[in-house]
Amino acid sequence: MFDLDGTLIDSVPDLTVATDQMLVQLGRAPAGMDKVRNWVGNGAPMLVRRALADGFAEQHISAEQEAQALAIFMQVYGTGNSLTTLYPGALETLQSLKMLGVKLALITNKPEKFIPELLAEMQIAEYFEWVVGGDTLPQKKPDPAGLLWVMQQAGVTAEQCLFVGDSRNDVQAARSAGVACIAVTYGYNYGEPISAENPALVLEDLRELFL
Ligand SMILES: O=C(O)COP(=O)(O)O
Ligand SMILES: [Mg+2]
Repeated sequence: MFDLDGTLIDSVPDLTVATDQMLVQLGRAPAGMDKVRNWVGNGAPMLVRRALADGFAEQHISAEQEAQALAIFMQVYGTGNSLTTLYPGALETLQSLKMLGVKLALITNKPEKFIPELLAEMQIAEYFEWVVGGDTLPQKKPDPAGLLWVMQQAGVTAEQCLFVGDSRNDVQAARSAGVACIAVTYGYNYGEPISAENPALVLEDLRELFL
């Protein structure tokens, strides 16, 4: 089971465009990529909330402002993924796993509606038998629901699975599901080293899976 943003794809450039356009349309200063990278991880509504609050500080943003901002973000982000790229080794890793007969699932906090086009553009849609978005189920990561749903669909136990992700949400979701988590160092863990979450294994490159 794979996470998407920060693990297989570097989506922060396009997420930044959508966040900054949202902020500018609301008369605010653009945030830029360094800030947005640290706001990714809990889905689009949380990214927008963090951008409006400019970080994790408690600030009062009305539900109405938040809904308006989210609508702008969703509209702009839906216009394309032209700046999004696969990380080095991501495609090779999926290809190798598929050749080995390993069944693959994608479990992301990204809203479901953006996933099919993005996977098609990155040419990785064919690798995933199951895809769970951030709003596919009532709970998103760090809740283990997505992992448990995939395991049930695939008819496998936790010991037969691995989860590969970049954020503490991934490590926590895997831990709660009883699944070993492999974490990559290059993703977006709120600017913190992922090793602090004690995943089973830490990789700098997905291809290390085959060493
Ligand atoms: O959309 C997000 O906030 C993060 O998505 P991810 O779960 O694929 O990393
Ligand atoms: Mg991620």
